[in-house]
Amino acid sequence: MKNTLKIERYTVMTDTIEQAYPNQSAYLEALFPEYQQIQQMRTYAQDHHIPVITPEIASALRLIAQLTQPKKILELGTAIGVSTATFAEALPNTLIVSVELNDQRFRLANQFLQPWLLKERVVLLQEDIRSANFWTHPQLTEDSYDLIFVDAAKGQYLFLLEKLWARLSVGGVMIFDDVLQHGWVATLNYPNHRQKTAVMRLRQFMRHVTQNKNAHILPIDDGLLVLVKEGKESDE
Ligand SMILES: C[S@@+](CC[C@H](N)C(=O)[O-])C[C@H]1O[C@@H](n2cnc3c(N)ncnc32)[C@H](O)[C@@H]1O
Repeated sequence: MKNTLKIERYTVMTDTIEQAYPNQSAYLEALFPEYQQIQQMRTYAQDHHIPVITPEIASALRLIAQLTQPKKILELGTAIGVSTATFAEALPNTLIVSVELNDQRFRLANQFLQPWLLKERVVLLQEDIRSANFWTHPQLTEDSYDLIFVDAAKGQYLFLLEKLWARLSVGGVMIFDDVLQHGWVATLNYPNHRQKTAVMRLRQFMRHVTQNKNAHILPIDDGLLVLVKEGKESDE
């Protein structure tokens, strides 16, 4: 018999203990359900082919966020706001500044993230992170961040690291998503020549961070790289 319990904002399904699931992900999604608003955003993203973090990456981000308790987060690559909402739900007192270039995605993020925008917990900026304007934006030049999540412009990761390291507070973490790009960064089996530049840049980036930073890899999905800024380091 199916029974539903309300625990805080989560809905927990108490199915029989013998229930089988088609795979491990389905079992884990039932056991650790995401907030309803985030599930709706995921469904929209899936239906409209918008790339967003997987539930597995979301789980890792929640863990890092709750362990490090950042007061301010900078996110590059909002899309429609799945990762932004993931951080916002994990950290009820944190300010999140998130940047997106695409007009339509920026507008959708504004709609989906309304509950957090109204509480002034989330600030959305429509900017091109490759343009000089972005780097003189008051939100960036006046602030430092305790957690920076980079999920845009994969070919620019080394450039973004160099630009943003000084904006990361000591003890803070900088996280890069998709650093292994479907395994192509390891195998070089990218399907066509178009991906070669991005893959080779990611290789340079991975070599740089493993030699120069306190770097950790979580080989989940396409690879989540976590850099911890130590006290003795100078800003790049
Ligand atoms: C993988 S998606 C982000 C997904 C989002 N973090 C999530 O998991 O919900 C990458 C996003 O970065 C944005 N993007 C790519 N290049 C950009 C740039 N130069 N400036 C700002 N945003 C950019 C894309 O439009 C896209 O929506």
